[in-house]
Amino acid sequence: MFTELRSKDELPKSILLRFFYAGVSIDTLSDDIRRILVINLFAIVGVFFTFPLGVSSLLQGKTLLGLFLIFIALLCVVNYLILRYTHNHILSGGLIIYPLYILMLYLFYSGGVDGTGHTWMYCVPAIALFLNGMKRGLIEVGLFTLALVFIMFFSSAEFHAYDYPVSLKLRVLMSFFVVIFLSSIYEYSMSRYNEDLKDISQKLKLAAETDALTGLLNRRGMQQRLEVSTFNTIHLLLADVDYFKTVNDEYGHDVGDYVLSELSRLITESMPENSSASRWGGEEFLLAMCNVSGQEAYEFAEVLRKKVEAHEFVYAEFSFHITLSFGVATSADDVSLNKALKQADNRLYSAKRAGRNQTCRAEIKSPHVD
Ligand SMILES: Nc1nc2c(ncn2[C@@H]2O[C@H](COP(=O)(O)OP(=O)(O)OP(=O)(O)O)[C@@H](O)[C@H]2O)c(=O)[nH]1
Repeated sequence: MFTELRSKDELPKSILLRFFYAGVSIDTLSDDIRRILVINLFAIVGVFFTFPLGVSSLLQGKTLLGLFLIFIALLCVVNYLILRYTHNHILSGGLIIYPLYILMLYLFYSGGVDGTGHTWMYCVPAIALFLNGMKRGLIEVGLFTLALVFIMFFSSAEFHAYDYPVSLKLRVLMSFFVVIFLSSIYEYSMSRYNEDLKDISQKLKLAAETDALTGLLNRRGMQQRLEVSTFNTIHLLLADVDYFKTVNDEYGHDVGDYVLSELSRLITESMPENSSASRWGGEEFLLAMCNVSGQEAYEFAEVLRKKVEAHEFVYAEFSFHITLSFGVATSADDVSLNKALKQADNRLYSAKRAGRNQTCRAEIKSPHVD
């Protein structure tokens, strides 16, 4: 899912970044990477806070609290290593938040060092909402608050040894609600912002890969699809409208545009599964077919060619027919995509030279048609 930082980035700044981002490449920042950074920073801060506090608690004779804090410090270190080697921020988030709930409740219950335990719990809402999202985060923080209310008003916890007045307990609770509220607003706006960002980036990606006139993949979209294809054998059918210039010249550019859109519709409705169609250039279409034999790909080109030949194009007062020429080639283990594209182009040229409105699938030196 993520790529490691490259070795040429081994400068002091990059080493620091590698440390903070747990080794994840930050060439493109995503929500996952943001989470890794925050969890990692939390783990680092966690070690620096909980370890000294743990030692101090042990020295003050608060053995259970001290051991617990040191355990949390160790957990933060382990968490960093897990994040560093697996980049699994969901697991790491769980390792942070659940021990944190327990630690905070224990600090509250026991009063912590000199009754200061409750001062630490304000970090809980922000972390819970960040790690678990609004819905689950609010449910967990709600349960956490209920536990606080129970400890404060309905238990005989050590907390009561410090004799806090009811007004203080109520203010602790109210200020905790304020932190929950502010954290919720922040988390809500951040997640909305991230959703909008994802949405925009998907739309941009789609626009970058789609031809605006026909709605088919454009050249770049088709190239990307071909590059990531898992099929070993891909048949390439390169089609070009015959004498398209005369359509523009005789009927106008708008009619030319209509022909390209109508052609795309005819192509799209004919395409079988595991195939893609694209507008490769002006009046050129590249179709890619997988999971079929070379003969079947050739026959498909012929069916489509005859379908277009028989189709009546009607626009305003104009009514006319057009034809397509095809060059067909196959990319396989021993023929690269580029080579197959070149062959398809040469064969299309052969089909044109041989008189147009035909499909050429053989490498020829002199005009030859199937
Ligand atoms: N209307 C319209 N015309 C386009 C578009 N893209 C390219 N063309 C036109 O397509 C025509 C292609 O002409 P040529 O390359 O001479 O090819 P042709 O007339 O089809 O002739 P052959 O391919 O040799 O059969 C040019 O007139 C371009 O202006 C487009 O998006 N819309």
